[in-house]
Amino acid sequence: MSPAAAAAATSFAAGPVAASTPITAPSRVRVRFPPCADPAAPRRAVASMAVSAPRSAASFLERRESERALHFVKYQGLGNDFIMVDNRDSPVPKVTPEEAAKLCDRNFGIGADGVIFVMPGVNDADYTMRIFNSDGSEPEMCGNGVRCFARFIAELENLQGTNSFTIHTGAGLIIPEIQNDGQVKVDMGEPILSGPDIPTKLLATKNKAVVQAELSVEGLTWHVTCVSMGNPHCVTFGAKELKVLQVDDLKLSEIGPKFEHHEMFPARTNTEFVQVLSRSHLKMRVWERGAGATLACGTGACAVVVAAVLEGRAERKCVVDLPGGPLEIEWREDDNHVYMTGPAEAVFYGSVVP
Ligand SMILES: N[C@@H](CCC[C@H](N)C(=O)O)C(=O)O
Repeated sequence: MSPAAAAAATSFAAGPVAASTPITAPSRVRVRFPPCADPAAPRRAVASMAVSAPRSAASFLERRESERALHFVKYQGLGNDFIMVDNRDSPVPKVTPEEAAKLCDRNFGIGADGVIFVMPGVNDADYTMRIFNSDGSEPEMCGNGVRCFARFIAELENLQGTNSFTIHTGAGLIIPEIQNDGQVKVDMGEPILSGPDIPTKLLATKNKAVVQAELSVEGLTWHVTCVSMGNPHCVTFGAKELKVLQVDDLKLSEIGPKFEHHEMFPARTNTEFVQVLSRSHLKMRVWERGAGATLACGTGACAVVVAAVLEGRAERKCVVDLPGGPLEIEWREDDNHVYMTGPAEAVFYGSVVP
């Protein structure tokens, strides 16, 4: 450890994770900095619940002190954060939806937007991804989660450089590719535009798609375009009564649930509120089904670009600014697939008895 890192390393009484009764019963958490080639680069702390910190997340996961302990690695993609579980030895998730909701609690648990399981592949896919939202519900897909999933596999399998995997999800086959710079580019497949398949009860307005349909929420008539990226999204660029939608001014926690539970969305919905900065630059905030306001939503950013193209507001290739940072999204004309590129990284690892 460098002198600067050593000076920055601190020990403090264990926080929320320890409060969830870790089996190794550490009384302290050590915050340490991983080795870094460039000493001038900003350094990110790695908190380990183990008293003597292992050298890597993979070696930590190999330590099976107890049958009951759940070993996890916390990842984030633009601040959309997940508890990643190595579930490669079983097709049954190691925690129940109820346990997942407890683990995701930011005061009484580890704190996360969801729990993601790396499982054995089916239908010739390399792996299967399952995810529980922070309320315990199970969505079909997660864009930021799949980038974290790819980086977690690389860590588990000790892979370096560029790598690509096929991942079976509730939204079909998803193919992430880790690039040389560490970013992950994901083939997110084709958007689904037919109302009943999204699902929404809103009627089609353009061919079979629900584009700029009117939806009444909180006394305003919103114009919404509905897109499924395997999971349902309702995208709005504004309401009839609003001159311009300023996404920073929205009271998301008040209006978000009204969209999520609207009768027009039988499976509930994720909702994206969008401002067009230019034809290739969009800004959005999201209210996620089962997770509330998050700092980023990968499937949401994909849905936003598809909706913007359908509404004639943007080009097929855009940068989408989310509260947690930007994503590059392209809806290709030749194969009709949506491609998403962005970061994902491990932030800390630990163990807990769920
Ligand atoms: N944050 C995710 C989406 C996670 C699932 C979503 N909450 C749902 O229920 O559909 C993403 O990055 O796509």
